[in-house]
Amino acid sequence: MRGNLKDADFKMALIVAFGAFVVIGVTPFAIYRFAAGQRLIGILDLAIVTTIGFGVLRAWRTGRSERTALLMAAMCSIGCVLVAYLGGLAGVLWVYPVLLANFLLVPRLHAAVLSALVIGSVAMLDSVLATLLHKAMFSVTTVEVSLFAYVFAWRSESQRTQLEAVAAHDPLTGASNRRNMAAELKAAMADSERERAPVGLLVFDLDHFKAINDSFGHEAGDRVLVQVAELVRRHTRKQDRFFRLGGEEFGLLVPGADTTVLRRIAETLRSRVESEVRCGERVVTMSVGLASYCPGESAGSWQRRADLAMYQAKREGRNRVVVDAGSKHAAARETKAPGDAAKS
Ligand SMILES: Nc1nc2c(ncn2[C@@H]2O[C@H](COP(=O)(O)OP(=O)(O)OP(=O)(O)O)[C@@H](O)[C@H]2O)c(=O)[nH]1
Repeated sequence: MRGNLKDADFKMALIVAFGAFVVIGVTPFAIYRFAAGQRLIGILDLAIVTTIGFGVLRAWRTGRSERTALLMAAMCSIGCVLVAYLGGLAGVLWVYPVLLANFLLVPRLHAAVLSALVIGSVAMLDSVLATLLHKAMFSVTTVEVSLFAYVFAWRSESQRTQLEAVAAHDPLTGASNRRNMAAELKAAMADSERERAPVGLLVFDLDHFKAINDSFGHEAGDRVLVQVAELVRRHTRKQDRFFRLGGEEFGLLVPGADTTVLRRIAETLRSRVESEVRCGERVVTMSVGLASYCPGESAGSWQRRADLAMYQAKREGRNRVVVDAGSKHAAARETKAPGDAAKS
């Protein structure tokens, strides 16, 4: 499954919020430490603020939120142990927000390891936690905070995943929805240009679907849509992306397929629908348009070419496959120069 954009947005928001809290929260203490002549802790505070500040800027610029979040969590974990070592009890208080931040910023396993190291290191500092009782209280309270943060991170992640799945899929057919398609097309275009591999798009629309609804009812129409979606899934590969574009119109993104392969896939799907999908005794058919991606064009232009080919299939009598004109020229070039034809 492709990396989740929404997940990256969520992580970026956490990084920025955490960075702002660290900069605003720690800077006054750094100034205080210098004013009080405690230069070592002052320098440490300043190093933490600077590293976190640069981390946020770097994540913002590069979009690499995962690695930055891990660096930030590691920096704060090491920093709070050193501050506890140098500053005594005052430093111990920073352990609690750092434990929470670890579980919000990085994967749970990494956070658990970092947090265990922080708790273990600080608990061993006799200069800070002098008695066994203090050590026990510190350990119990920090483990409680960590467990709570662990459960919270785990539950919110699974709910986010569920919400994203619901928002990205059509509930009737389980196909991805139009909203998801824009991002998938862009990613497929980038892959195609980077790997110099072809990628194709099929757009298909059931024929006379209104008549099916009118004759057999809306629920029977829904069952036809489900049958078509199941058939498409049975006859496509894992890396192909299936979308419901609305009503009785679907899209199929086929990475690695040149125009010839794409036409074969389209023809297979069209003929399978005709021979296998039924509403009562009525044969269901569909019209298919296909377009191979031309490097450099926009996602909108690519999809429009597939749409226009599909409308042409409707005009020419339905239950047929039409290859968009631009893709036909590309196919002719592929045939002339088989050495250049990408793998299918
Ligand atoms: N059962 C069902 N029908 C739907 C759904 N979404 C859209 N429709 C119906 O699909 C029908 C589409 O009709 P048209 O756009 O006229 O297309 P068509 O009858 O298939 O005609 P052509 O596309 O020209 O072959 C309309 O009657 C919509 O109400 C749905 O989720 N379930």
